[in-house]
Amino acid sequence: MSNTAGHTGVFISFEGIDGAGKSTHIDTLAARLRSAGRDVVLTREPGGTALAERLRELVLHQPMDPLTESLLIFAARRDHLQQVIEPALAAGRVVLCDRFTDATFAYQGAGRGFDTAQLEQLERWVQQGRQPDLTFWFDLPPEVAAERLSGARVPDRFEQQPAEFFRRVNDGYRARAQTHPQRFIRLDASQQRDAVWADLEAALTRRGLL
Ligand SMILES: Nc1ncnc2c1ncn2[C@@H]1O[C@H](COP(=O)(O)OP(=O)(O)O)[C@@H](O)[C@H]1O
Ligand SMILES: Cc1cn([C@H]2C[C@H](O)[C@@H](COP(=O)(O)OP(=O)(O)O)O2)c(=O)[nH]c1=O
Repeated sequence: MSNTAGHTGVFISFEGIDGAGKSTHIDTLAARLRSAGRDVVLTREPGGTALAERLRELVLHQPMDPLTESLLIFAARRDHLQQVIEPALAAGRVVLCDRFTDATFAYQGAGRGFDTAQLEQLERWVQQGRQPDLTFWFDLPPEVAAERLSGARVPDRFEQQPAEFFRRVNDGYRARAQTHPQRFIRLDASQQRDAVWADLEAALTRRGLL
């Protein structure tokens, strides 16, 4: 839907293992889009609403079985979609979301071994066909990410996992990129910041979004 400035809503998600460089580029992109006159909503998952942020705290810090974890993540996602994402898109805004459902397939599916077919059911049920228009996947070897993160912040339940876990997570992202090639853009996140940004910017320019 278009707003009074003639803009159509755009939903962009940012994916990749912890430390891949998502946060670094989301803020830059938000500033860039705003200076181009776009109305930008910055949000994240799990989270993005008061309820979903409470669920995030549980998921990130409380041990639980993979089904409980997946249900809580999708419950948070349902609230986030209803309260924030769908209204913003309907108003013609650009939604920049730090992680979305591809993270569930990568972390709970590939990382924790939860059944992908069940995740697909939850995805259909909760999202009713809604998918990001564009997904930037920051592809980075786990050992480089670990190096970048060392000493940078207190690790949460996922960040404490061994390198092998993040290798599976990254493989999970690769599989998602292969099943959703039309919206996935792989960025070589091992490059210098400026080069990663240049690739991101070029992809958006090609699609007429910058
Ligand atoms: N291209 C890069 N080269 C080197 N360091 C980077 C690069 N991009 C980000 N970093 C640094 O790596 C760390 C993790 O980046 P961050 O954007 O927080 O990752 P994420 O949000 O994906 O977890 C931060 O300290 C950040 O400054
Ligand atoms: C969205 C999502 C995130 N996660 C995990 C990945 C991250 O380790 C964690 C939080 O992500 P993140 O927002 O990257 O946290 P921060 O940058 O503040 O450390 O949640 C899942 O396991 N499943 C999901 O569906």
